[in-house]
Amino acid sequence: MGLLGDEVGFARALTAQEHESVMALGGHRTYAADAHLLTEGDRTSHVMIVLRGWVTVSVSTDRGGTRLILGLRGPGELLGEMAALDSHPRSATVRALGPVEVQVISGDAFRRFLALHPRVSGLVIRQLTFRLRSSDQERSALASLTVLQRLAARLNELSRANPTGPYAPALPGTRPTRAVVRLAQDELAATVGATREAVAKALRLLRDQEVVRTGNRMVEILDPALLALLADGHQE
Ligand SMILES: Nc1ncnc2c1ncn2[C@@H]1O[C@@H]2COP(=O)(O)O[C@H]2[C@H]1O
Repeated sequence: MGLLGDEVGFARALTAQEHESVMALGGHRTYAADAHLLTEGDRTSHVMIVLRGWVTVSVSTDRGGTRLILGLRGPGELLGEMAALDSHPRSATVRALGPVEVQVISGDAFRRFLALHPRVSGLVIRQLTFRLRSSDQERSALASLTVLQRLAARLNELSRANPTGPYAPALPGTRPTRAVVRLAQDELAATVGATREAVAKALRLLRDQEVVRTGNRMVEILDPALLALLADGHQE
């Protein structure tokens, strides 16, 4: 169940020369926390490469404003390639989790660049197939897993990467820092496609078993081994 970005961030897969050429195509833009970088349904076609910070990618699932988080993307990752390639409205809303800096490239310039650099087109295709593969896995997992298993799998995944929290590696000779996932309960619910109430109940069970400790907008993993067991091996 992949919520985190692509196997290798787009920019990291570029050669030094490709990187230099692509970065010369556009300009920097910065966004404050909570700002929308892209909005679902908009008819724009530029792409962005994340230089700093993390964003959520979400879609609305009904008119009442319920949102489903499809992914968390971070440094080096490409955003907005779908509308740039197929000229359809934006498929999702991209929102800054904290301060974010991106390189913005017009859709035209990006398409011209891909036509001149077939290897980079291959990277974009690979990124899209990777995402389709994860989304197929996600669909089959959602059909068979309980909310508790889905939540355990998600916490496991997020605590390993911990993109939103300061998870400082332990200094030699000190106790290792425990992993902390810094998301609110409704955000966690949106990442597993469940209601906030169902996630609160699952968190209560995990707390009772001392697998996690919860606080304001944070879940601390106390027992990663048991969490992995509860996730029932449904990791990527
Ligand atoms: N499932 C997903 N996982 C991660 N990123 C996505 C996902 N779906 C859409 N996006 C990104 O969100 C962007 C929204 O605008 P685009 O449709 O142009 O391009 C989209 C992708 O870059």
